[in-house]
Amino acid sequence: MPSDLIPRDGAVERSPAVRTLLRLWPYLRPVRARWFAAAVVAIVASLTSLVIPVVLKWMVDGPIADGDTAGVWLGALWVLLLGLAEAVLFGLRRWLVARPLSGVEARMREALYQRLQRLPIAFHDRWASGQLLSRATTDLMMVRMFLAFPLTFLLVNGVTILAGVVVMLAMDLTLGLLVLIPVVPVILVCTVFEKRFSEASRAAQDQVGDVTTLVEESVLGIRVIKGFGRHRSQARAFRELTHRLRGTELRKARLLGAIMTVIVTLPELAIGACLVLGSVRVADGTLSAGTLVAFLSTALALHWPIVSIGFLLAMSQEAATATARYFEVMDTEPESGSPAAPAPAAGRPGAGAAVKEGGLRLEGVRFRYPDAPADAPPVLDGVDLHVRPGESLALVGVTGSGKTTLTALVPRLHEITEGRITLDGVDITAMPREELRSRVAVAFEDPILFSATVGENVLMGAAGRDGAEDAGALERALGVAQAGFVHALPQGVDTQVGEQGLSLSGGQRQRLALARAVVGRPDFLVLDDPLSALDVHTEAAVEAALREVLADTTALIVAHRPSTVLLADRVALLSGGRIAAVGSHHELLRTNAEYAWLMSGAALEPEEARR
Ligand SMILES: Nc1ncnc2c1ncn2[C@@H]1O[C@H](COP(=O)(O)OP(=O)(O)OP(=O)(O)O)[C@@H](O)[C@H]1O
Repeated sequence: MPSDLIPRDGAVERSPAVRTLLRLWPYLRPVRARWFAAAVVAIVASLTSLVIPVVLKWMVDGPIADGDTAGVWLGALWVLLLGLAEAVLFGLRRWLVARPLSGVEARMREALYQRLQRLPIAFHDRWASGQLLSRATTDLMMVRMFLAFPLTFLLVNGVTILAGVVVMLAMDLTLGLLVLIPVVPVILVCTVFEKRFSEASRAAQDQVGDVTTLVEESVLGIRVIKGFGRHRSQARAFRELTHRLRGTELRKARLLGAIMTVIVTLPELAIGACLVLGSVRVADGTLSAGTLVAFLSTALALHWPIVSIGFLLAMSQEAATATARYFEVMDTEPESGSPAAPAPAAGRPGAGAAVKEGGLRLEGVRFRYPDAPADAPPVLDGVDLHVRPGESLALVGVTGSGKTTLTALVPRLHEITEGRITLDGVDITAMPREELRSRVAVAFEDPILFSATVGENVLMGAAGRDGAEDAGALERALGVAQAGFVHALPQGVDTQVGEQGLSLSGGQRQRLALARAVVGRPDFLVLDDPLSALDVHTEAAVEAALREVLADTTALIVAHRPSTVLLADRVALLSGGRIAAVGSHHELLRTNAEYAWLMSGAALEPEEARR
């Protein structure tokens, strides 16, 4: 998803950088003592550098004018000691904040990860993964750097500049006022710069997200890219994105260059004017040479604190953008864990009252994807379906009829728009999500395995068990899913699979995903065509084992192949957003033309051929 399509969720209306950055306070709070201590140490270190010109003044007007060699050595020793003290104090500042601030970054990253886990599927459907990845990596790094440098040094430099100005005004009022002249134009330029740099910074960080998305997609889809020889067009697309990012970074550099020119040039001109005026006054005898040396040394000591303000403001602006991007995700409402009692709705059958019948029941279920166009019809439009306790019901329908969508509604991966779904008579919205998901197990057509061992992947479906119980459950689940092949893997069930481990075939992965679904002996099993990659014989063996081991489980199985349908107790046909027919496979073949057309391959099945 290109950055111009990043969901903005209303939270993104631009707020001033300072207000955005203030939102970091809850994360900084636990380490505030260390941070303030470090800031104080840095201020002391910076002020130490301002004492050096005072020593110089004393040396020029005293020992140097008097030809006192011992005094010159003493002055030089003081300058050396002050320089050393400054270096040690800056080192101490770094030591004080390094560990706590990496802790802040880690905590923010952890909070983001937790939030991502709790955000609804609809959120993940809308957001490109690269945009989320860049928030978890680059943006948080920028925030940490802001807390470590700009936040401290804007304070330190501010105090240093203020102290330096007071010292210079005290040394000589005229020269002090002369050196202050550039302050007004510099502030004006900074204000204009802030807005323009902020826009460029937002664009750059969003474009980093786009680049991350493209890299991720290319890595995941490398087989398709190679298979279709698309590497050149992918490289072109990547080049375009990186050029766009480069252009934005150059725009940032130009803006920063312009501000730096102003910030460096104006004070230099003012110092030059002070040098000329000061020299004339020394020649006139109205100013001591020592005062002029001290004044200019102080002005030069302030050079870096002033010049660095440009960088610090730029880094702060980038951090404000990063913070805003972070909170776009953090401000999104997560799924609530606790049940939301269903409001009884007029005209809804049985609404509000517990249904006595068991099993899985869908009543008047309507569903429209939140991001679907306003004029698009709902995917499901009044689905009524009852899967009796212990029954396995196959759900068939043409491609795109909404079968996957329907299966996702049962564990509340999406929220229904209207109607209700009950498990053993209890509305699923009246159950805590955790309980719902422990009662309903799901296996999807595209089986995802995590970078973990075979055993860990399967036992993900059996939260709360441990030890010997696990081993037994694992073996039983692998048996049901006909996944005995795992014992032939190099380390058996301890073999690493997923992205960082052994690559398995599609059918092998499907069987492990099925084992994961059944390992917790769920009351309800929702299978979205989970056997599509298996040969017919393995599929039959899996179904037979499923029937035997999970006799009490109520199962809803999306099926495409006649072989799968034949093994279910009953079949439901999903058509036009509704259940068009329910019955046995043979009944529907006889009575429903759409079903007969869908299952036309069934005529080739041996059993059908015999009829
Ligand atoms: N996240 C989404 N946002 C918007 N529309 C979606 C989303 N996911 C699916 N759809 C649309 O919903 C409709 C039903 O899709 P669904 O995946 O449920 O069909 P299906 O019957 O399972 O198809 P298949 O048999 O090909 O797996 C399709 O028109 C699809 O484009």
